[in-house]
Amino acid sequence: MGSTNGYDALLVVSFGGPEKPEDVMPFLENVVRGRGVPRERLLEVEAHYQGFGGVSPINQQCRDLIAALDVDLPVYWGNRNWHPFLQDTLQRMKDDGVRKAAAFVTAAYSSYSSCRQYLDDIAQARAAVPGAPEIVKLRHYYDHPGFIAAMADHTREALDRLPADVREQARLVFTAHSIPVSMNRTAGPAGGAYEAQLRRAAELVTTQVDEGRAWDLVWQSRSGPPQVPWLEPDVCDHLEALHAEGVRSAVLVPIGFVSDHMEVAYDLDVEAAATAEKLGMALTRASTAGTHPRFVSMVAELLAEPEPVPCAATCCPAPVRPAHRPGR
Ligand SMILES: CC1=C(CCC(=O)O)c2cc3nc(cc4[nH]c(cc5[nH]c(cc1n2)c(C)c5CCC(=O)O)c(CCC(=O)O)c4C)C(CCC(=O)O)=C3C
Ligand SMILES: [Fe+2]
Repeated sequence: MGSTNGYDALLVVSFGGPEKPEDVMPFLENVVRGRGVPRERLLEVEAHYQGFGGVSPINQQCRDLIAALDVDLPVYWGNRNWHPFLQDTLQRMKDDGVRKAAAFVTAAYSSYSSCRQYLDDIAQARAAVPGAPEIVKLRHYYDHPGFIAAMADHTREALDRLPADVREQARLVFTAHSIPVSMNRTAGPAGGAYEAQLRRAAELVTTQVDEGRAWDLVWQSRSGPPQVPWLEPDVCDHLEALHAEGVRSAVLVPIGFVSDHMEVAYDLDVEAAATAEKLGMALTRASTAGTHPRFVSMVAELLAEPEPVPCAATCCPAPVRPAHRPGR
């Protein structure tokens, strides 16, 4: 074993998702523990998962990505919220004699939810496994040419699926998971990095697809208590607003995600598609990076880069949660 930088394994770190109906509630409870997500929201999301047979697509998408990788290192996989859990994977890595691994996280942007929380989860899992390998998180890749090329290809394909008579005027509507406004304010070393990085990625993709075409960045999958402000507008409200302005066609580009997991399959392909249908708008949805060959080769390129400088401890801090109110 061994490679540039002394990595002796690659660890793919992901969100995790249920794979049978009985997994759904325990998975959701892992995701929202201590986060103040209202019970009604949780039950709503449970219904989305049960509507798909209790199976999130995300785990299979991780397996597919891992199968597609062409790297000279053993590849391991550990999740934040469901099996295979990070802690179990780190134990296995330790037992296999791994000393230092690079971590590829399936989230491209800076924010507590998309970066720091994964770092914290890795640290927690390592603390529970004495002698666990050192883990070096690979850098953010939202503007990496491999990620951008994959998204540009998929955006072109989605444009081509629109009826020819509305293709020319179609708006590119980039979407990402909404986060609390306060979480965006503290994202990255100088704040605002989540939104700024998404805007940069959307701009790079648009330039490759069709420089000068109109595009927007909007948000999806809002969670959390209703009194907490999250990034807006929501994608469905935005489709309504575009329609009111006379826009009759759009391509949804889920630039905020790296695979077509549940937020994409439900919030875009079911909810946003129904909104477009009701409005009489032509709408297609670009695939996420998934196993696009340029995205897959990007992972090997990141592994070969000099070891990244770790994020400062003050970067993307954990949000201050409302105090727990007994009886709720
Ligand atoms: C920024 C971001 C990403 C992108 C970066 C990344 O990819 O990591 C992301 C991805 C994902 N989010 C996912 C699922 C969920 N997220 C939830 C809740 C939340 N997400 C948040 C943020 C993000 N989430 C936040 C601030 C919350 C509120 C609770 C909290 O403060 O933590 C909930 C609770 C129920 C609800 O939606 O209310 C679920 C079930 C899945 C798996 C999908 C599948 O199963 O296929 C994936 C990939
Ligand atoms: Fe989420």
